[in-house]
Amino acid sequence: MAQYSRVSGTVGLITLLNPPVNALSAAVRQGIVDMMDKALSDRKVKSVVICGHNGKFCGGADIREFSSPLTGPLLIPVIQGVESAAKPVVAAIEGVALGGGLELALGCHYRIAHSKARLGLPEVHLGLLPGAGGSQRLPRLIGVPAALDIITTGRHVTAAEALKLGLVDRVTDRNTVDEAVKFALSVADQSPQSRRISTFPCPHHPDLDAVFEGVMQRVRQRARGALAPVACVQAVAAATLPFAQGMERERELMATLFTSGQARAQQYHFFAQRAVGRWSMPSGARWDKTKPVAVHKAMVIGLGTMGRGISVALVQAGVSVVAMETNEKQLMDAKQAISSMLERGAKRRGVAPALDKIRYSSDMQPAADVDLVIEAVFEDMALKKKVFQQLSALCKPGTFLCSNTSGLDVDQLASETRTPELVVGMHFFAPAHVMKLLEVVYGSRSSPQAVATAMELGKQMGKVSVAVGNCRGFVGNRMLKPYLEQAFFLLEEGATPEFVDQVLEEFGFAMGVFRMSDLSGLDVGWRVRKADGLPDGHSARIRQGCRYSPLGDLLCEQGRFGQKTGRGWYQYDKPGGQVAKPDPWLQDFLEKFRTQHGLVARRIDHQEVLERCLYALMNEGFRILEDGIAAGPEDIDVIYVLGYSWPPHRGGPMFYAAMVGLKKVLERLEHYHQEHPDIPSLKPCNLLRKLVVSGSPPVQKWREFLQKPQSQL
Ligand SMILES: CCCCCCCC/C=C\C=C\CC(=O)SCCNC(=O)CCNC(=O)[C@H](O)C(C)(C)COP(=O)(O)OP(=O)(O)OC[C@H]1O[C@@H](n2cnc3c(N)ncnc32)[C@H](O)[C@@H]1OP(=O)(O)O
Repeated sequence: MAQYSRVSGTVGLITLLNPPVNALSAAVRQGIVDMMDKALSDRKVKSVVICGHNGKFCGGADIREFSSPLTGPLLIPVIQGVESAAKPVVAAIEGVALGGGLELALGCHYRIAHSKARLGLPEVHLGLLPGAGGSQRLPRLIGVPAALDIITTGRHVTAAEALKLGLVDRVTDRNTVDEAVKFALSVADQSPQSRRISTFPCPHHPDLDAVFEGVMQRVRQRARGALAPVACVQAVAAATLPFAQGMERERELMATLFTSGQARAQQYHFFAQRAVGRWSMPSGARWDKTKPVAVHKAMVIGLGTMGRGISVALVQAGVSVVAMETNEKQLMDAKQAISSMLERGAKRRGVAPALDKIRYSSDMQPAADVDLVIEAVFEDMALKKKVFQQLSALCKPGTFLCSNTSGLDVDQLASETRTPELVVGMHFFAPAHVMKLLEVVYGSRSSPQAVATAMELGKQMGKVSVAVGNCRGFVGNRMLKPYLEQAFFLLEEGATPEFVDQVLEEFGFAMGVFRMSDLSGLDVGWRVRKADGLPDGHSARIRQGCRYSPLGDLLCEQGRFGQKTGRGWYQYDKPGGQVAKPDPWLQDFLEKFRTQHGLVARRIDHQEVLERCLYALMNEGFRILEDGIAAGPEDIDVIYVLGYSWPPHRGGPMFYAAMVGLKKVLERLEHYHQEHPDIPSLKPCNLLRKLVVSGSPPVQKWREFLQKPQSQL
């Protein structure tokens, strides 16, 4: 709804009221219509201010309403009503003006923003475009190039940038509503005619065609098959037409997106990111019943790539850091790298680099005086155990001990300490100061407070933290195993790395499985497999009764570790080179391998690659839910979209399974398992069967079919 009052004698003040972000629900839209009528018909009122309740202008259309038939007045005529008002209307923008919220502000005749406000049109992240005139008014106000940037990236613009762009008329550090009221008084006698953006011509640009062409090319490259970014460019292109025609084009494009599966997937992802914050543990412990401990001082142990990124993320979150590394050369390099990352980050955010928040150490002693430690040494259990033993002896009581392991047993690490309840995994993703995902891994003895503290610290670092149980590979890497395995089997059966990657990249992954393996280094997994007892030089295709592909091991034995050695599944022009080229050596190697094992290469099609790789991965996701390692499908989906480049417009693997149809997924898994009975990851899991028998409920209902956590409190 919206509230109305008359202030300073002649200003009608309309306050949008729909906590927490004053989203434009049907009631709010109706409220705006009614309160505008009131203000316009009150003869004492000479000008109007629109603001939002509780320091937030407006977070946009109410996304929850998109899944049911729209009711109430539509936003487009509501905004037209504001713009065509005969009295000047001023938007007082505090907090956020996003999506429909900014479109409403663009319908006002003046915009005053608080210096801390953020503005943007993030619809592209919801699979939409700014469909309430935003794609037509923004370019008219700030020009096509700047509008294209804001609309296609969906990024938030600071008040300072908004002022520079001409998006707002004034920025204030004072009470924004008071300033807007004063401003409204000052323009009360002026006609709003010349301030109606819909009447502006689109600003002249010497070579608009080239601008659109360039942006379209970039957008298509980045979109990975998403429709919305392309439609955003098309809508802005229509801003060069008369306003009414442009609005018609915006409406047509929006209608296509609005009902698309992609929009549903991206809106699901929006709410899933928020749902994972409401974590629970099998013990019954929950986010709303557990208070995190504030972390002021932390230590990072091991300054390789991960340790450096984690240190930067902590400092940027305002935490004082002791960064520790025993290798002198590595320590020197890390100091330089961390300083320059902090400087670059500060420049981007327009603040001073917090170099004084970090100090370096070559020994563990400072661990005695910190609130939390994150161990980021080499992925080796014996080494990590030693670190945890030392920490346990050194740290003051209550210090949380975290490991950045990407899949080792957190319980084993905890058992090396006197305080296993304070031990959790904090699995960051590289580069750790950039990637948004954090897996917080609770062991069997981790206390709810340790989980809450790690989750909160993740949030403070700007991450989306997902609490997961302790098992080999946790959620993300556990699901990766059957996916990689299928890719290897497909090569054995006749596919090429280029073809498998092409199919997966067309699906929307940023990189196919082989390019990704080359980038992360083939030796990483090889070392883990060897630690698990992989005999050197052994190329058997059956291990413990199950099919096994030794292809990755054989490549590593040849010193082909991927990009860093210039050879892997592809060849590169030099070690560290980035351009992957098909390698005739590999073709030859695969042919010899097949001959040696009596395999006849067959033609493998697009569908088989996609189904075997993805359905095996999804099947593991169902197992993870069944095992209680993830609390719900949203947790898995958020992990995959934010950590493993699963395309957001496909929602995540569990959402995608529901979109494909669980019955179909089950049938195809059954088919492939029949063809390959020695591949257990293709055997459909019980939860999938149970869901199909129950009529394939939508993903949001799956939690009802999961075993309830047993309370141990
Ligand atoms: C057939 C063709 C018909 C076509 C007709 C269509 C006509 C449509 C016309 C116009 C359409 C306009 C499109 C839009 O405006 S889409 C919305 C654009 N806005 C956004 O994308 C902003 C989304 N929100 C955020 O980015 C953040 O929430 C933010 C506002 C920055 C606040 O962040 P923070 O303080 O961190 O808080 P949370 O993110 O945790 O949010 C708090 C709770 O509020 C819920 N929320 C937020 N925004 C919305 C929203 N726009 N609608 C509904 N709910 C929203 C959020 O989910 C949190 O609640 P919960 O934890 O319960 O999930």
